[in-house]
Amino acid sequence: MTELSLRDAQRLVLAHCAPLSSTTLPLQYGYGRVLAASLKSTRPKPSYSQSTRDGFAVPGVSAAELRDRAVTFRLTGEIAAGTLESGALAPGCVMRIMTGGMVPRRCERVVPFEDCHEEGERVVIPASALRRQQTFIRKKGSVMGRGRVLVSRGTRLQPDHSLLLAENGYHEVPVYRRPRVWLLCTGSELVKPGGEILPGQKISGNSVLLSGLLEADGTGCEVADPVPDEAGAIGSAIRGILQQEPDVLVTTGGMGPGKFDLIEQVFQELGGQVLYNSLRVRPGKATLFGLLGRVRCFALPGPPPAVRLLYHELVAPALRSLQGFSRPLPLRVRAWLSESLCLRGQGVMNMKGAVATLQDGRLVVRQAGFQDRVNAILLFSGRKKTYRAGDTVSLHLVGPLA
Ligand SMILES: Nc1nc2c(c(=O)[nH]1)N[C@H]1C(S)=C(S)[C@@H](COP(=O)(O)OP(=O)(O)OC[C@H]3O[C@@H](n4cnc5c(N)ncnc54)[C@H](O)[C@@H]3O)O[C@H]1N2
Ligand code: MOO
Repeated sequence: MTELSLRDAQRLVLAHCAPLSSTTLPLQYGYGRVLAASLKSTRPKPSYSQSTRDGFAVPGVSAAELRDRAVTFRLTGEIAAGTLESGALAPGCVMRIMTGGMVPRRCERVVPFEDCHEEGERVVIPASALRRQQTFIRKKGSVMGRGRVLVSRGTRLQPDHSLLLAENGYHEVPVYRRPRVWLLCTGSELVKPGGEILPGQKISGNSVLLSGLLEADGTGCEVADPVPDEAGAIGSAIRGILQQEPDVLVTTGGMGPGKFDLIEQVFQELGGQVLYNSLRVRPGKATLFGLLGRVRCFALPGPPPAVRLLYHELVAPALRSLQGFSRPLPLRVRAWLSESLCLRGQGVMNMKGAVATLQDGRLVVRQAGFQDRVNAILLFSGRKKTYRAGDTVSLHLVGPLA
């Protein structure tokens, strides 16, 4: 099997991650979920002609009346927001109206309070206010007509979408099912977080790194206990997980060329179909993607830096695609390097965890140190070995800006 480029690996993964089935949720639980059907407007917006100011609803005025400096009207009623029927304006009469109130029939404009002079039942309005272009009326259907797409399929629902949908009478939304993800860390040296470690042992940091990333991405996961580098133990752990009917299985460790690196062997023994088993990227070359029945399996290598990069570049896009996102790959942008850096590998794509920030309105990036929160991945595919502060570079944004 040949080493795939990152791009080809992403294509292959996405080709095997069509959206899962859909379900219906109450609108208030839809936040963050991906819409499984485009939803259309069911009524004009606004649904009635409404006032955009607190003021007076005024009928048409003749050209003769407008020759005077001001026109005097009789106040005949009051329209609050929520008043359902207010009748029509009689000639020479106005009604008090609140912002959002339904304008009465024969109303041609609303004049804001501050422009009018009120004396008991009389309202005096300057002719200049009656000649204004601006009518302070938002006409029925002027924002949007009926039958227009409000939110399209593949959109991740945000509160603004929910507002729009609620205004159109939706109280339920069709959304894609979220994938069920299982995590299995392999390695005889591993101890669960919190456990005591002896020389030669390591805390299984990958489990908390990945479960945290999955939680942040809204998927969550089930974490199996770490298993030693023994084919029997790995096989039975995977069989146990398959009984839980996951959509995705992510393993870490055991992907190298060493004597104790058994994942690919076990995967084959379980009848798995390998789709790639090596990538032209550093770090992260030692990784596998395949299918165990209908379960998509990502076997990531052991070192946490490689795990993090492969998660963002391959696993997270797969999960977004399974949830129906129309654009599952990370956002690619260019930024200024704030510190120089050197690359080692040649002829492969070099990836580096990085921290992107906004400085004076510019996107600036530097390689992450071990204490940093990685929110970007620098991608280098050319021959150049040294990059200096001030060079522009390409990156994937994978988290909120620092
Ligand atoms: N002779 C060669 N040796 C290695 C090669 C090679 O081409 N020739 N490739 C290297 C590359 S690249 C990688 S990546 C690793 C592959 O490693 P494995 O996937 O087999 O992972 P392990 O050997 O089990 O562990 C590597 C490293 O990561 C630590 N680790 C493992 N699991 C966890 C965990 N859950 N949490 C935290 N840390 C973990 C492990 O203790 C090791 O330090 O092989 C290279 N070798
Ligand atoms: O596969 Mo390794 O992760 O290149 O570092």
